[in-house]
Amino acid sequence: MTGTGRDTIYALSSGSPPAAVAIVRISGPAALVALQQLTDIAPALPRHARLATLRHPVGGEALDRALVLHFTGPDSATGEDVAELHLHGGRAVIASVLAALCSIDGLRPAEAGEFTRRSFENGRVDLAEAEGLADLLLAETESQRRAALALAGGSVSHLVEDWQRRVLALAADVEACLDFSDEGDVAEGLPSSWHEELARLAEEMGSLLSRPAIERLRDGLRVSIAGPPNAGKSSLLNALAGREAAIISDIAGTTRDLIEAPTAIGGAPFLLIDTAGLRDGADEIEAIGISRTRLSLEQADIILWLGAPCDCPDPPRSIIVQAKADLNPRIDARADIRVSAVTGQNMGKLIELLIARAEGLLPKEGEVAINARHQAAIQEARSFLDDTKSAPDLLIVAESLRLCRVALDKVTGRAGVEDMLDALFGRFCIGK
Ligand SMILES: Nc1nc2c(ncn2[C@@H]2O[C@H](COP(=O)(O)OP(=O)(O)OP(=O)(O)O)[C@@H](O)[C@H]2O)c(=O)[nH]1
Ligand SMILES: [K+]
Ligand SMILES: [Mg+2]
Repeated sequence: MTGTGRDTIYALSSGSPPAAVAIVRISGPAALVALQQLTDIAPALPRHARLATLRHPVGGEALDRALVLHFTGPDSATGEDVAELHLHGGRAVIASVLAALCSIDGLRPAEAGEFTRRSFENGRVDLAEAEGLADLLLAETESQRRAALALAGGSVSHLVEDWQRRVLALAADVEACLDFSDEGDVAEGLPSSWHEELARLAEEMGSLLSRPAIERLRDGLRVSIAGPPNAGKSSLLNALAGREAAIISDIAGTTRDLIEAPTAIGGAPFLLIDTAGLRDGADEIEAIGISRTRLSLEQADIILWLGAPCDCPDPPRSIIVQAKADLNPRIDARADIRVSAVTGQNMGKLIELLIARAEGLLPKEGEVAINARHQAAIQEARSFLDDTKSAPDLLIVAESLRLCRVALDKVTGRAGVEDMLDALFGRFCIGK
């Protein structure tokens, strides 16, 4: 048992009832006592599931027949003693068991993310891994799930720990030099291999920083569908999104606001954006819509351009689409693709083009992907490495390397992250 002297918390950790099974988790110093008070069977080995009748600890009334198991700290998810009750997943069953737990001394309902917060505080997961868990719970596409699982499994943490070790080794060399030199002169003492290793580290950090951030997987790639009025933009959005997200009509100027449809295509996340048709002489409201279209074009990762190829606002970012192919037999050689939202002609090819573009803009499968918070910390760490180059003496070099490690510590949560802990753990639901 871990005698942390803190509250024991409990919560429904599975999804909303009714369901076949509901899992209630209890974590803290009183978890095993609570389990003992609820069940009528002798304590068993940790990690061994048993069937038990759960009874109210005061009235003795039978509440459910449940599978129960426990884990002893620190070898548990939270690092504390943990008990799990696998109940029948009906609302009344869950409510009666939660009420019974509430009647036990030292137990209270958990707050959002509190189980994971305890894992972090007890060193079971570091901050980057906890962020990965948060992402995993919210993952909606295959690519999000993969990136979150890698982060939760320590992909970023391991990389950063490797850098930490190497920066520490460089610092040790500097310390050794300082011990042997009176002057602290940078020019003497440090071998070229030291400088090479420093350059290699800076380069490794730089190449990770140049890759797309994990948020792109969460927010989706922004695809603006633009062109003149009545080009068939809203029809194309609906065909790609697979639902009637935007109003379609034969009246030019139907769409005025931006219409966003988050859509997973080929396991990759896209934010499809329908826009007001671009034209001169629009009325006041449509003109506002058109200015929103222009803003959306600036922010787009990919533009599906349904206008004349020569009017395309940014060809490198664009896929030039000749729409309404069923009506228009004339093939424009400057278009990347001819499609019909009505007959479905070439829609599969358009999807392939989108997926191909996405590959260059999203973290790749198996690639270590970092989030914006990691980017900021690694950026800072690298700038301290750069500082060593212009450092006037070895004491400053040693200090820059120390600051570099402090910056890297932020990734795994060993330093300077107090302000973001509440924000992170608040992203979890109750029971996680
Ligand atoms: N035959 C055919 N008609 C289409 C196709 N795509 C769109 N249309 C028709 O073209 C008209 C305009 O389509 P919308 O999708 O509203 O065009 P839009 O570009 O969104 O128009 P605004 O929002 O007004 O700028 C509608 O009557 C659609 O039914 C297509 O692929 N084939
Ligand atoms: K229209
Ligand atoms: Mg429209």
